[in-house]
Amino acid sequence: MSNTLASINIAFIGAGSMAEAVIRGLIDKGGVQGERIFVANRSNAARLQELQQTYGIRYTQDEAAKEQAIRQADVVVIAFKPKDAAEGVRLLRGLLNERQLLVSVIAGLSIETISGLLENPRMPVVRTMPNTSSTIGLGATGISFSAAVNAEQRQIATDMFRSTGIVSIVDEPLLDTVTGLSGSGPAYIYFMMEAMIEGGVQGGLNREEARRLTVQTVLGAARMVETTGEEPAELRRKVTSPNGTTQAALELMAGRGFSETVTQAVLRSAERASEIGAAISDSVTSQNK
Ligand SMILES: NC(=O)C1=CN([C@@H]2O[C@H](COP(=O)(O)OP(=O)(O)OC[C@H]3O[C@@H](n4cnc5c(N)ncnc54)[C@H](O)[C@@H]3O)[C@@H](O)[C@H]2O)C=CC1
Ligand SMILES: O=C(O)[C@@H]1CCC=N1
Repeated sequence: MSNTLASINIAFIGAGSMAEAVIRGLIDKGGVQGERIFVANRSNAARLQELQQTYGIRYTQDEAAKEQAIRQADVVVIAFKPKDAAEGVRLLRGLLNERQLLVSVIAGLSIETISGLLENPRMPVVRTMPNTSSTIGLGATGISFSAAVNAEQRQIATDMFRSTGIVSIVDEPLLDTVTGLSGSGPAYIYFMMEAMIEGGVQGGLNREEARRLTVQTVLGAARMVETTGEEPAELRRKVTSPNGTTQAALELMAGRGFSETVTQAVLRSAERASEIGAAISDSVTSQNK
């Protein structure tokens, strides 16, 4: 395997929203040429054509040429849904070799299950949990490596996801927690934004104005935490005048279990990742019997 992100060939299997988010980061920020990226999808040729037109990636409708492209890739990224994972990884069994790197973005799917499906414990596997903000280079990705991943491959995988945002290298069991926090996290913020916009509308603002104010408020709040380095709790206190408007709002939120709900949501998502992983593993075990 060559040693820089810009000089390797990457194959994506599964051409959904997560694959596109990473591809866009690689091209816009990682210096990867579109022609070094091959994309395969189970169906929907129109989707592959759209990705080719937007990013200049390669694809083919020919099964033998597809297999050849996967065999020749330095890095193969699996980006299909957990329900398709067992079948999808099994199909790669005869195509991968140990000089390649397999990168998974699939929630819950463990390195052990992947190695088992490939029937090759020596296959270098990187399990990751990115998020959709990778699309604009503001992703947050958790990464862990199988024992077979060498130093150069670690660097390549880290560089791949650094080109889409920040990277946090964690022990594999913690990837479920990363899933609960930053993998699913954008949805929590969007949920909050939906509710804030609704509050603005119910208070008399038109929806467009409520949306504009909400977006800037969320952007500004995140940037304040990032640029001042202050704790969110401290910044919250600075907004909250004694017996003022914010205090009234926060008391209502606290009374309805806001903090506890959000904390439990993170943990529930993590637990769900673990359940999804266990279901894939169980289905593989029962099929092998
Ligand atoms: N959407 C998100 O926010 C995040 C998703 N993920 C993970 O990314 C993975 C993909 O999610 P999305 O992109 O949202 O899914 P998606 O449903 O948009 O895309 C998956 C694509 O894979 C294709 N596919 C399925 N089996 C295949 C096979 N054997 N060979 C080739 N193509 C195959 C499907 O036809 C589909 O086009 C999931 O496993 C999810 O856990 C991870 C982090 C965040
Ligand atoms: O909802 C899901 O299962 C995926 C994984 C993290 C974000 N979306």
